[in-house]
Amino acid sequence: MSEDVLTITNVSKRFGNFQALDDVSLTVKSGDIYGLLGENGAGKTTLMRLITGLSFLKQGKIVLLGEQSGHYQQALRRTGAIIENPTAFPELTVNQNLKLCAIQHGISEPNLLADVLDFVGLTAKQSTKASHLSLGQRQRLGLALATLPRPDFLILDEPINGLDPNGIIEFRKLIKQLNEERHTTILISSHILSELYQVSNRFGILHRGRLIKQVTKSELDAANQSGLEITVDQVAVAGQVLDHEVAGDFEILDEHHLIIRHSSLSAAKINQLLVQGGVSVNQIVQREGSLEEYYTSLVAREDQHHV
Ligand SMILES: Nc1ncnc2c1ncn2[C@@H]1O[C@H](COP(=O)(O)OP(=O)(O)OP(=O)(O)O)[C@@H](O)[C@H]1O
Repeated sequence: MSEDVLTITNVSKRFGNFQALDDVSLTVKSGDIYGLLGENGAGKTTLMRLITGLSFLKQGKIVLLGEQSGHYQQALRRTGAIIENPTAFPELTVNQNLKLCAIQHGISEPNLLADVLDFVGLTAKQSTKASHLSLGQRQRLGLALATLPRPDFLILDEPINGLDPNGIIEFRKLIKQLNEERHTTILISSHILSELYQVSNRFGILHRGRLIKQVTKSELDAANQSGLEITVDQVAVAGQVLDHEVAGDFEILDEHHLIIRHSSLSAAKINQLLVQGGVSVNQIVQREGSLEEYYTSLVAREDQHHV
């Protein structure tokens, strides 16, 4: 079950002088709901367009369901995608859109259409034109069209955008159901970590075109605790001082940052011990441990590296 569904290796993409993706590598494994997180303009859609061949890959390598991009044979047939806007024909009804999709994919079982309508909760709207659906209903129709051919892999670009709170809860349920009951592997993007957290088991964080972190949900849970985040010049030396002096847990985050999760010592005392140990302390910040705080601190650290 841990076969790789998607492997992206050293992918970069430029639009003129603008570097939209910079050396991105990530792996989606069979059974994952992989959450791709990034603020507006981070490069999520660009990456999804490259994966599905909507945009031409010049730098790097993408392997989708065992086939290399540029040479897809079965891979796209086994992949459903909603990128940017769900692709229904506005003047056709829900049912007509599904029938057309069934014809395009050579699906002949009529039950499947009724099943998928029921699954996305659009049975009552089957005779409504797509252009007369609400935003949330259009998202559901998009999901119905993407899942009708029973794809092994589903790519959803910001599917939760514009949904009301109930719509979000129901959409999440559908995504989990697809994953758990139909064993569909899913790549889903959002700019809100707390939304992805509810559904995803693994996360990739894109920031300004770079993948700055890949974490599993349990790693995220472990990292997402409150603590004192300390910025230093020499993290290894700081680690030795803390090992020696502090009764508590700390974790080295990267070459300049570490976080102390539990300690009986005050920030001032820790600062003093580090300075006495020859470490230059640039900043000590109390982190509160929310998902957004985790994301903000990760992005802030990345921005400090690339000033
Ligand atoms: N065809 C294009 N020509 C020029 N620049 C582009 C093109 N497509 C995307 N970009 C730029 O690449 C960057 C990444 O865009 P992308 O749509 O991938 O971001 P995103 O992470 O999906 O953002 P959002 O959450 O706003 O949808 C943006 O700065 C965007 O302006």
